[in-house]
Amino acid sequence: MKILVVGAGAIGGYFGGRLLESGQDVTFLVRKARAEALARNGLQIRSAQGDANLPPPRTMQANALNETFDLIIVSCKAYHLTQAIEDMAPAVGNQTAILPLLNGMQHLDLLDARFGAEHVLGGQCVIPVTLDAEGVVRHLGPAAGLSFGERDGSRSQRVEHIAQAMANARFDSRLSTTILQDMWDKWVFLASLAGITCLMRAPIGDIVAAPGGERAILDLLEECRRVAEANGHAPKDAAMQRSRGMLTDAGSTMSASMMRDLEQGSAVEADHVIGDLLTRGKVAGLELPILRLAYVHVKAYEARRGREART
Ligand SMILES: NC(=O)C1=CN([C@@H]2O[C@H](COP(=O)(O)OP(=O)(O)OC[C@H]3O[C@@H](n4cnc5c(N)ncnc54)[C@H](OP(=O)(O)O)[C@@H]3O)[C@@H](O)[C@H]2O)C=CC1
Ligand SMILES: CC(C)(CO)C(=O)C(=O)O
Repeated sequence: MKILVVGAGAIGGYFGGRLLESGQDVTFLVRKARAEALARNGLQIRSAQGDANLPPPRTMQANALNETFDLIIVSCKAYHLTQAIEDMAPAVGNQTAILPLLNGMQHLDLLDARFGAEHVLGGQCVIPVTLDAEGVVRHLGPAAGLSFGERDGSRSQRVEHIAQAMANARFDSRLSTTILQDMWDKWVFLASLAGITCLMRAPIGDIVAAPGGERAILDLLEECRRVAEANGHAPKDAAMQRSRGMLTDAGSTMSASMMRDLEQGSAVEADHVIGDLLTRGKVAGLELPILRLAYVHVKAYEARRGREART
């Protein structure tokens, strides 16, 4: 199976690197600086599940892309997706399956509109990972999993092939027949985690240690759950129980990738992860005070970041 990974950042570098390590035919669609770094240093992963020092992988830049792929894994940030879609377009042939691993849901609409819904699978991943200043992919915790599937829940030949291709890679992969619900479950969890850790500028354990901290986390989680419910994707009790457990774990150092981005002054997916959920809740007539505050917070950060960059 010919696989193209769009972006070799934290998510693309990790999952693409692990697929490459397992012997799969992987090419990375990258921009100039990342192409040069990969050619110079290879693809390096640091992880408690085993480091990988891979020789320079095959990379392509948009201007040279003139072949199609069986599977395209999309792993850019939401605010780069419009350009990434144009850059990857030559790689999409009649039989190409596109597997996005972005957080949130809105990206499905953009991909559907450009390539047709029949090309676009559902997908989500749970892994804390970052690309450091040296271009090394750093896996920050034990979780490393992804699930994917047809959005209508069918077990098509193409998803069975993808499952086979991922079977020997060093991450947990799961062919899901409920991928849209998986994505919503992940979004409810992530928007709560991102919202509260960005608002409080602290990982979960420190928020739990603060008076009223646990209450604030659970109230935000409940707001996010109600949005999912109003949109026909209420998380099951087991999913909510898991989320509550992780989000109220005393001593936990867990934070969202959005908080890491915010703390290092990088761009954040404010509209995609928080704003879109808020909008879908508002359309359903819900009152969402904490989610609204989280959105104001990350948008104010964006405004300040933009202003400081201009001066
Ligand atoms: N990091 C995490 O722990 C998790 C992240 N996610 C989600 O995964 C998605 C990706 O996040 P993450 O990997 O952290 O982000 P990163 O910023 O680490 O990586 C994104 C990469 O995409 C590249 N890129 C952007 N546009 C293009 C383009 N047109 N062509 C080629 N490459 C491009 C960027 O390259 P360049 O260097 O050139 O800008 C960058 O290296 C997000 O939606 C995030 O929310 C989900 C679960 C966990
Ligand atoms: C759930 C979590 C924390 C890890 O997958 C995540 O998605 C993120 O940090 O963006």
